[in-house]
Amino acid sequence: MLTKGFASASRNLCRSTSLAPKPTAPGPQRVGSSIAGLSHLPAVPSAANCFASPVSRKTPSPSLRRTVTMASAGSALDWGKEDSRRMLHVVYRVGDLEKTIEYYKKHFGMQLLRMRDVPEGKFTNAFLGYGSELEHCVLELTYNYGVDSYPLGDGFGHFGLAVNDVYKTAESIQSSGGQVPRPAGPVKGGSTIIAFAKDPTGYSFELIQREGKIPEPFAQVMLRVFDLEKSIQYYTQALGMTLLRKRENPEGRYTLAFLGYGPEEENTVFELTYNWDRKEPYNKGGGYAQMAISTNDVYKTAEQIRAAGGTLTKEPGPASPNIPTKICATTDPDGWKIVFVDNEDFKKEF
Ligand SMILES: C[C@@H](O)C(=O)SC[C@H](NC(=O)CC[C@H](N)C(=O)O)C(=O)NCC(=O)O
Ligand SMILES: [Zn+2]
Repeated sequence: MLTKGFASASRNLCRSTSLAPKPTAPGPQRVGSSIAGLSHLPAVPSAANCFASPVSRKTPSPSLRRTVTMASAGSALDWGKEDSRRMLHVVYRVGDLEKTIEYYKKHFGMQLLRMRDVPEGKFTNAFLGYGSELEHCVLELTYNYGVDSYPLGDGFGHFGLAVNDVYKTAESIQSSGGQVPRPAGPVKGGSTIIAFAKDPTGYSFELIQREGKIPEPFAQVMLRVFDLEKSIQYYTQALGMTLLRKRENPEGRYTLAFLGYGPEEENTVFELTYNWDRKEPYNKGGGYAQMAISTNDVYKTAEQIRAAGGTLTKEPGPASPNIPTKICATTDPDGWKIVFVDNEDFKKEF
């Protein structure tokens, strides 16, 4: 059951400036170590009215479709380019499910899409986002009975939400009781307008300014990685993603790599962050769990992961004896989990 809690289309309330991707300069690399206008303004403005409405997603740009049709059948490594892949949902654990649901509806303009209680597993899931799960990547919150907090570690970065006016959104969140520890303004060393909000469990939500229509407000999942080149290799070769852009920030001494299955403006993407001076692997904490990605064939997807030298943490097949949905699962070089879900089986959940 959809709850209203969602504003109508936002309108472009201010100009956005986006980071011009910097040319790939040779920043220090690890060597040998393995490496959202409102069609109407509310009687009472709220942050929820700063987020784009669920707009029908644009079909993949012709160039992307052409690339997909031109991909050869080829080896196992080419399967990802022929497959029908998109980010389905990101899974993470929260300490107070009701409080978090209300927070996301009020401050982030999300809709509660569905809930699932699993008493035998002693947990409840809630799915929130900006439109149907058949068109949008959504957030799958997990509440484990009796667990009210989680160590978030230093490896998880943030969830990114695209909005037309970061200043207005941040102000609305703050004035209605939300937390905005990093106020709106240009990113340090860049020009994109951002802000950071915090949710009740402590997860960071980056507000990212974008101009015009926002077909996918859930813009990114930022994870920190220890060896960027090794991660890029894995996300492209084993997971079949496209490296959309890289950005060096010499002032902050970090490099970002954006990877996904379609243009950033229309798809949720991974933002992998490489801190040049990091000396040890990150602590992944106990909050963030995994990203689920669609596939037409978990067996061929598993083969691609193997062919790229990746590891399978769950062999392809039914999720469990009493859950027929076919999945396979893997971890990236830092141990971040990814699960692939059969497209047809996924649609049967609705
Ligand atoms: C492009 C946008 O989506 C970003 O997330 S860039 C934000 C920027 N990132 C970093 O500084 C990454 C390196 C950092 N050491 C880390 O590990 O998080 C950021 O957070 N800037 C802070 C600011 O106040 O501008
Ligand atoms: Zn980000």
